[in-house]
Parts: sequence; structure tokens; C-alpha cells
Amino acid sequence: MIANQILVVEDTASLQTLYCALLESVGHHPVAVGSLSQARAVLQNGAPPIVLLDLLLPDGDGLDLLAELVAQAPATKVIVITANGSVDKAVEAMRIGAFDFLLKPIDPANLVKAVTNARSERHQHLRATPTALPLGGFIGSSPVMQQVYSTIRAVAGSMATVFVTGESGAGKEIAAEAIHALSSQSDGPFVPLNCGAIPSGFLESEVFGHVAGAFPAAISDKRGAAEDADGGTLFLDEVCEMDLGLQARFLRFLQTSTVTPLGAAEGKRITTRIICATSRDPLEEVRAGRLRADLYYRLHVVPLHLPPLRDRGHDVVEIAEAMLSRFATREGRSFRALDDEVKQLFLNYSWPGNVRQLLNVLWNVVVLNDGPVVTRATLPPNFLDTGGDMTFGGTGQVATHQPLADIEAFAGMTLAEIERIAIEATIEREGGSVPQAARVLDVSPSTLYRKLEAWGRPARPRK
Ligand SMILES: Nc1ncnc2c1ncn2[C@@H]1O[C@H](COP(=O)(O)OP(=O)(O)OP(=O)(O)O)[C@@H](O)[C@H]1O
Repeated sequence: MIANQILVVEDTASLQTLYCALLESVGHHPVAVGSLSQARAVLQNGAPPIVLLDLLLPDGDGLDLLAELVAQAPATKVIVITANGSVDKAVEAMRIGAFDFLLKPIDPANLVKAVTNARSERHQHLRATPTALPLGGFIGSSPVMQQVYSTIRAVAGSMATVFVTGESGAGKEIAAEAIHALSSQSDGPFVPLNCGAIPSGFLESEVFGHVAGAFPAAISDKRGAAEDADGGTLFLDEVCEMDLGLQARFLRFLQTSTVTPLGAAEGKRITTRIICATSRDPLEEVRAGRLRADLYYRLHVVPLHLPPLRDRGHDVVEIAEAMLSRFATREGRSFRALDDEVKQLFLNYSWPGNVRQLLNVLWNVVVLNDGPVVTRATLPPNFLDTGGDMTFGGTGQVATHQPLADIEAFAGMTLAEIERIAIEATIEREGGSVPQAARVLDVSPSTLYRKLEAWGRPARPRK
């Protein structure tokens, strides 16, 4: 095999001809075969740097050949081709270790781009990176998290849309950052936008931008997050909070890669990797009619689930000890370790607010105490009250509907004051998670973010 050879495995003669002509026109040397057995015969002479592999072949499933290549020729980048509509196959291929996938009918520009990406030195480097080590901001070596790290590494090299799910505080945003950092667009911007933190009336302009005069408050042109993310990654957190009208617009954007600011006569084509996340169950949202099914399927190309902290075994102690040292250094404290009782408490606790809640607990300990060891007595009283020493049967649910306070305590307060107490107590009980508190209180997260902002507490329109 010569250096810029590409093995094209495609049984439809007209498509073979088309792919080969395209690849030749950009300087590659394609070798075409029409079946798995022919491909295996060619591969006997050595694996080429790139294989373009149709998955539906007359003598078997292309996924089998993909698995063989991943095992026997890990340096070879395999770009799989699937029929439009068989997204599940594409996802399976990415899990096995495909470099990228293309849906039929193939856009010639996408084919050339996928092949160019596969060639780049960066991906040679990525493939060589060991897969089991934590990455980015992650701490934790449990098997479930190693699976997460592997998926992140596998998907980072492609432009495929990633749909990250997981409870609030489980690390969805740092997963998105890690994918961006390992991607070919890592020199470009990473633009996070929390759809739940922005009132729905403003979200469209936040995503797509507007021109002056598009609506009364639009006094000057404003670029949206999508255009800001040109050449990089757009991370849409709490994507299920978009209203249905905006979902339709967003779907059009995904299909055309064209951003049209509100009030603008024409759009601009951009190239951005989309990663979205939700702490809801997206299929339940589709069933309830709150998330368009077509948008869900368009976004749900590669799913990535962040398991809750309570399902990561000893990770909770690993994270706690690593972060304790960092917080202690920052605050000039001597904390270095957790005692055995605290480790056991942490291992038994259900962490409804996941890693974010753990970090809040540690931060509180470090600010209010000094070390060198975290004992039960140094833990925040509200953590112990809300179940630090209870087991919740792994459901992650803190016992609900406990009275927030004696009702007598509300006597003489205004409704606004009582509302503030209820909201703050619920956020606290949900481990600091505003989206989760919003769910409990049955309001939208943006309602809570707006109120927090009015009370002078930090809101996170863009995280
Ligand atoms: N495995 C981990 N190791 C160390 N820190 C972590 C880990 N996972 C999450 N964190 C930290 O926990 C905090 C919450 O993580 P992140 O914002 O990514 O969660 P999220 O799932 O996006 O939350 P939300 O749904 O509320 O937006 C961040 O400070 C992040 O750096």
C-alpha cells in the first residue's frame, strides 16, 4: 500500500466510480472493491491509512470488517458510509472505533473533508493516545467512567453531533469541553450556551443573533452563539428547554449549516461542531411533545451518558481527595485527606447534585475549618441533615416533601419572601442544581435564574 492510498469498499458500481473520481481529484489513490471478501484480500498486502467502508455489503456486515481493522490495524482510519435512516448503525460504528461516518446520499464536500481530517497529524496522535486514562477536567478511574473517556476519544476526531445526557452536575459540560479539546477544531472557540438560563423570548437572538431594529430592544447588530462558534464547537446545554418554534429553526440550521440572524435578509454558512446536553430523559421529552422527534434524531447521532456519581464506586473518594488538596492550597489550609468515617459517608450518600454538590461540600469544609483531615464534625450541618449518613437505595432521590420549615416561621412574611426561602432551600436540597430545583418546583430553569439574578446571586446565561 502507498502512503495516500484509500481502500474504497462499496458494492454499487456507480457510487464506486463517483467516490474514486472525487478522491482522485483531491490527490488520493483510491483502490475500489465491492465486497468484504475482496476487501480482506486487498488488506492481506497491508492496511492503507484510510478505508472508506459501506456497511451494507453483499457478503456481510461492514461492521465486522471495521472491528477487524480496529483490532489489527489501529492506525487505519475507517470512515463508514451508511444509508440515511440507519443512524443506529453509524452510532454502533463510532462505538467500535470508526473515525467518522457519512450518511447517503453523500455530499462530496463532506467526503473530502472527512478524508482530509483522517489524514491530519492530530488524529494520528489521538489514535495513539491510551484510552483508559482520565482526560480534560475529569477525575475518576471507575470502569463506567473509563467507558466515557473512551467514547469521548473515539468521537472527538469526527464532526458528529454528540448528545450528552446525565443528571445535573454529573460533568456534561466538562465532557463537551474534553471533546472540543481533542477535536480538529480545538484551535477554534468553544461556545457554551445554557438554553435553560435564558428566557425563551431572548433565546433565538442568543443562538442566531440579530440585526439592529429586528425588534424594539435590538439597538445594534449582535452575533449569536452559533456564529461565535464558527470554526469551533457550539455546546447547547439544557437543549430540551428550547421552545418548539426555536427547535424548528434550530433543525433548519443543522440541516443547512446556515445562520440567519433575526431580521437579516440572508444567512451565512458556518462550520461548527454541535454538542448538546440535557439532564432530562430526551425520549420522555419527545413522547411528551416537548422535544421534536426530528430534532432529537438529528442531534442524537452519538449518545454519551454521564453516570451519576453514586454509580461510580470509589470515584467519589478519588475526586474528593484530589479536589480537597486543590481547594486547601487555594485557601492556605492544611487539608490533605478524608478520615474513614467521611469516606464511608461519601460512598453511601446518593449525591443528587453529583460532582457539583461534592465540590460545594468540600469547598464549605475548607473555607470554614482547617485540617489536615476532614472529619464528620467538619462537614456542613445541612449535608448531614439532608442525608449525609443515609442511603437512598441508589435512586438518587433525597426524601421529598419534607417540610422546609415550621409553617409558623412564615407568619408575617410576604409571599415574595416565602417564595425566596422555598426556592433557595430547594436549590440547596438539590445539591446546588438550578435545573433540578426547577423541575421539583415545576417552573422553567430560566424563571429561577432570573430570580437569582434579581436577588444578586450569580446566574449563568452563558456558563
Ligand atoms: N469527574 C469529575 N472530576 C472532577 N470534577 C468534575 C467531574 N465531573 C464534574 N466535575 C466538576 O463538577 C462541576 C459540574 O460539572 P458540569 O458543569 O460539567 O456538570 P453538568 O452535568 O454540565 O451540570 P448541569 O446539568 O447542571 O449544567 C464542574 O465544576 C466540573 O468541573
